[in-house]
Amino acid sequence: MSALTIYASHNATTPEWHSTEGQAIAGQLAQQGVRFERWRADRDLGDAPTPESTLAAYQHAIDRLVDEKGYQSWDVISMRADHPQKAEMREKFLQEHTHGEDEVRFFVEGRGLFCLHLDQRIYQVLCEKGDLISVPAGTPHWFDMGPEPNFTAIRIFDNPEGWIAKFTGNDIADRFPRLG
Ligand SMILES: CSCCC(=O)/C(O)=C/O
Ligand SMILES: [Fe+2]
Ligand code: NI
Repeated sequence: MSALTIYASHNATTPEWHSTEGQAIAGQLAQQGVRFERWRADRDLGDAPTPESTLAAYQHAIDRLVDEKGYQSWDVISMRADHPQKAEMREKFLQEHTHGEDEVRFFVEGRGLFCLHLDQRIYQVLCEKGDLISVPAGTPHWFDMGPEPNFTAIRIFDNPEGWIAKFTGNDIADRFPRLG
């Protein structure tokens, strides 16, 4: 079940707030300009989905976002526990970074932990299959796929080039809980 846990940025041990209730999560995040919605992710992707088959299965969801916001490109990121570069990939996304555009992600399999550094708080959003999240451009954040990653997400971009990140150099992610 997706969840939101909020910490003060100076206290990584005692959360200020926690919920698994969709409306409550969306309400807290909306106060920070973050969009969170639970969508249907009920297409059968089979045992070995490719980026192409995943995009084809969820073209209706992509169309909806493109029609709403005029996004320009999209791709699929998928990680499994047998991925040879899983440790490097995990480390890369665990570095706090920003993007020059909204970070729009639709989880169609598995789960991952988005950690948003907003207003002297850390918002840890456990995103699961069916969750749509859109984090405003310029928000410092990191992402934990866990030691045994298992997720597929469609990433929607507001530029033709795709994923571009600027790392902040802040090591705050090292102090906060990770996926076990
Ligand atoms: C679920 S997408 C994770 C990787 C990524 O694109 C990103 O920007 C993480 O912050
Ligand atoms: Fe990111
Ligand atoms: Ni919980």
